[in-house]
Amino acid sequence: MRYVSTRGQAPVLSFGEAMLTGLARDGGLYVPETIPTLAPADIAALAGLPYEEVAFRVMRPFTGDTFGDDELKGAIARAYAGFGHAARAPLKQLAPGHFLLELFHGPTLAFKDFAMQIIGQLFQIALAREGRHITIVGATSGDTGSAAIEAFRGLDNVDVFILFPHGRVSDVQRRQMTTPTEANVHALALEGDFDDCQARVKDMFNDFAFRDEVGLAGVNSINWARVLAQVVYYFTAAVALGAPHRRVAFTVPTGNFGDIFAGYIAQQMGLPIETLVIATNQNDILHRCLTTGRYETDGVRASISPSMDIQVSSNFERALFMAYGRDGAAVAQLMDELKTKGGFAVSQGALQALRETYTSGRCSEGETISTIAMELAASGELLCPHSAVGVKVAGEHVAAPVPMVTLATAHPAKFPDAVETATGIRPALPPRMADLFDRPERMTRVPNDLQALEALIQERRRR
Ligand SMILES: Cc1ncc(COP(=O)(O)O)c(C=O)c1O
Ligand SMILES: N[C@@H](CCOP(=O)(O)O)C(=O)O
Repeated sequence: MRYVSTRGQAPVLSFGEAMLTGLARDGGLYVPETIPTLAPADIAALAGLPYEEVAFRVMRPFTGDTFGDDELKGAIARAYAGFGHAARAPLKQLAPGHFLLELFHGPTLAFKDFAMQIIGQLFQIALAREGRHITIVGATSGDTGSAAIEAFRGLDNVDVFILFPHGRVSDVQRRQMTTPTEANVHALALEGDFDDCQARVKDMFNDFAFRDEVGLAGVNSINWARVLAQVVYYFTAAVALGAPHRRVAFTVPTGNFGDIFAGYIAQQMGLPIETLVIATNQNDILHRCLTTGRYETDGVRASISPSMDIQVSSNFERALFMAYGRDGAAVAQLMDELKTKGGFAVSQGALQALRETYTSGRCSEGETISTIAMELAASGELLCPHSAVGVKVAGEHVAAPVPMVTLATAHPAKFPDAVETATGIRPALPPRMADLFDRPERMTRVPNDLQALEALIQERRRR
């Protein structure tokens, strides 16, 4: 199994190399050269298996010879042992034909734990083998950062620097990042929005001298291993609802496009996914793009679903690569236009290809609040604002007899203000986090300036 860059100019890598490399050296994102498939009988055989066994069978074809079977199985077992639900990703029925996939039972209460916990394990195996020290720099709108810190805190051979937009994450999200006491954890509050954080991380990857000096690694969904681990729950959910004998649709609250792209990979592997619905908040660039064919940035607007406050949606590049028939030069040109002109037009052929896989919808701030309130009354489910965006948009796309699964991406207690506004209920954090607001915070305010950030990382990292 080999991995190629979406911009066509970077070295072809193995799974292990792609995982530790993060962003390709031509600025692109790594994708598998070919997507392995599972036969219908193999998919049917997943029914009733523990989540960990499904994870092994789905991920194994992608990992090549980087890890032995026992190594991979051990990493998967350790990754999910700390989850607060035996099913790991339980499926609940909201209404006839509409199901909720709860992805918030991991240690930091968001879907990011599904991938971050496993790549934490895989990084440790690979780094111990190679005797290497790395510097992880990640960008977060709230959830990736806390999940990454949880997965890598306290490790001797890893320093973790997380850039988050100052004042634009929830108090719970911020405290999850600023209260860990381990010396290898650095929470950096940047003057700017998430797009600025992500752009600076990519700038660091494109500064080869810095990248090589600090041993830069990425755990955002630019890292293929992140996407791969997220493919698994599409299989567990669809099989529970009757796949491969029955088609299933998914609605995904979408920002950086990693989660929904994992659904596309599941579909290409043979899972009968009818459609993948992109659900956006008021930062609706992806919905506008699917509707008009133009990808046009117009500034991030802070919302009550802050983790989705994104305009430069990193993994959309992977979707474009597929829609353009794996034409790296075409993708490189679009990404150049995005950088220099703030937008680009998708060709008719590529737009048609995107529309064959994805549909889309948008949820306003008011609709997010009313959906949280209505869903509590209708099914008793207390949604976080991101999951509410998904449920609202899914409601417009449920088409019997195909069941719709909406991904519930975070626990409502991470966003208590929005949930309380909608329902009058202030959801409590689980007991293990009950003292989160009593713990001292440790963070550094940083400017949106590449040189200043690089200097700080060079100074703080442990060699
Ligand atoms: C709670 C939550 N929901 C949805 C999303 C969007 O997911 P993605 O960026 O993979 O599209 C994020 C951030 O990634 C998130 O943290
Ligand atoms: N919503 C994310 C944004 C980063 O996404 P990633 O999947 O690329 O790590 C967050 O919570 O940080």
